[in-house]
Amino acid sequence: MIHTELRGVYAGYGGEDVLRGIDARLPRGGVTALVGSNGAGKSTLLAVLAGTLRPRAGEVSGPSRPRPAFVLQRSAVPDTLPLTVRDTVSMGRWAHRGPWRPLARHDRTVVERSMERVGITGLAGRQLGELSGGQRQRVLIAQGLAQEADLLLLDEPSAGLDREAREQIARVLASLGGQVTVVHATHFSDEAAEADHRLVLDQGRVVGSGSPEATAPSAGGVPSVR
Ligand SMILES: Nc1ncnc2c1ncn2[C@@H]1O[C@H](COP(=O)(O)OP(=O)(O)OP(=O)(O)O)[C@@H](O)[C@H]1O
Repeated sequence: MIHTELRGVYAGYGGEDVLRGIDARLPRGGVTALVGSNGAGKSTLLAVLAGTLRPRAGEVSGPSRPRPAFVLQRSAVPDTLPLTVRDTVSMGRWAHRGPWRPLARHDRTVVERSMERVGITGLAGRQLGELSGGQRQRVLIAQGLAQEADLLLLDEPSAGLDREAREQIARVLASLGGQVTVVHATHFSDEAAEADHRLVLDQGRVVGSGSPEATAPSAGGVPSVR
């Protein structure tokens, strides 16, 4: 089953195309890794999927309801923000409830479930600034899950993390498959290998698509990933 299909998508900034004729299908309930060298267009494609960048041409079919959840990068969240883990995840409910409004019982259940799914329940009362980078990134993934979108988008969630934290993030993403459709941009081949599906971009075009094995660099000429 396909969640979203892109056909002949062109998009960019200030009249310059970055994406140049993207054809792609994202499997529903699967984890898709977007790979490709710097500037290949991964973040731009995520912006198109998020609906924040309108394609100049082409079609994106099957947009999710409610709107997709775009997971923040942990570097976007200042260390000094006086928020607990639970507060941060609760902010994911704002899309439904409005900012700073009291949460209803259902919202609180969703928040607790989202924390459980990424293994941070034990950290719920901790301040965000006290956490390791990997823990903080998992909090932000839980915030995305709390939005209850059926499409979760992540731009390099493991950037700057050590191998162990990266493996943990990869395991969390893999565990979400089946429940939510996940698309994440990554530069790490181990993270991409954990995905169900890989989309390889080069200069705004898809140059490989399929299972991680079929699109691995050794399987035939696609750009290598770090
Ligand atoms: N907001 C913007 N305004 C103008 N140009 C942009 C903007 N965002 C990205 N670009 C340009 O679009 C091209 C593709 O960038 P994009 O960030 O999509 O690539 P990427 O594959 O995510 O790269 P990286 O791996 O370095 O994050 C680059 O040439 C970049 O300079």
